[in-house]
Amino acid sequence: MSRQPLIGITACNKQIGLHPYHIAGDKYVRAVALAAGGMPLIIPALVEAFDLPRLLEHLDGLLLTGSPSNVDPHFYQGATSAPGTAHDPARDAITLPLILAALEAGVPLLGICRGFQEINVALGGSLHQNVHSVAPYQDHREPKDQPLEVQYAPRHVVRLEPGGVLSGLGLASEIHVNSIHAQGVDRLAPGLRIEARAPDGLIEAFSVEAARSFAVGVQWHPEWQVQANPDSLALFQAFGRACRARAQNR
Ligand SMILES: N[C@@H](CCC(=O)NCCCC(=O)O)C(=O)O
Repeated sequence: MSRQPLIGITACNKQIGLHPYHIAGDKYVRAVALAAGGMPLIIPALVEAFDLPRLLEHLDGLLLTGSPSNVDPHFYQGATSAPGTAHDPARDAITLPLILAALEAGVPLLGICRGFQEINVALGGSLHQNVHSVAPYQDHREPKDQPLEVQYAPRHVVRLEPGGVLSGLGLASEIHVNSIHAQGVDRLAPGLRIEARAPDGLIEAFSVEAARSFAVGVQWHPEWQVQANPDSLALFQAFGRACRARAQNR
């Protein structure tokens, strides 16, 4: 009988009231369990608690979640953030080296939104800190004053690049995606292959060219109501297959 893959999910370090917490959004945990078929394991943003290669020996996959916080621009030699920008130094301290260690160990990887941006930064790329103020890009932010159903409604299409990992999943050449981000890829890191772009040209998905397993990042949120969206489900199922293959081979 095949072993259920153990899939690590990155956490944010967030202050709630007087106390800091390690938290991961419910939609990511559910998507790992229900769409990828994995056993979700939230990884605290506490790098000093882990020997990362040893942690990865126990994992069959790694999901890098989205977050309202931004990667600190000093990791990509960007300008200091505007005052009031949300950062999460504890999360940066674990996710950036964890991505490199996961690729080194051949652990399947799926990065979503902040997680997608983290893969680009970890591999040497840079980010636009406010996509909406950079021509020719549109505003990719969600309408924050609206209910979640409206915030996460499909907002634009992305065009898949032929011959890539995503188009290999049998998706249409254009798919509709939601859009919940202010930042975006500026300089694409070496070794990343563009998988999809928005109509304004912004890079919306990539894969890691030399990866030994599934290693994909998407700027949109396929975890949102994943079971109701065939494209999102196909992406999580492909990630789950790669995680199951690692679980069986270990
Ligand atoms: N802060 C970054 C990344 C945006 C992002 O990941 N949004 C998701 C927020 C909700 C969630 O936790 O899923 C940016 O603005 O580009």
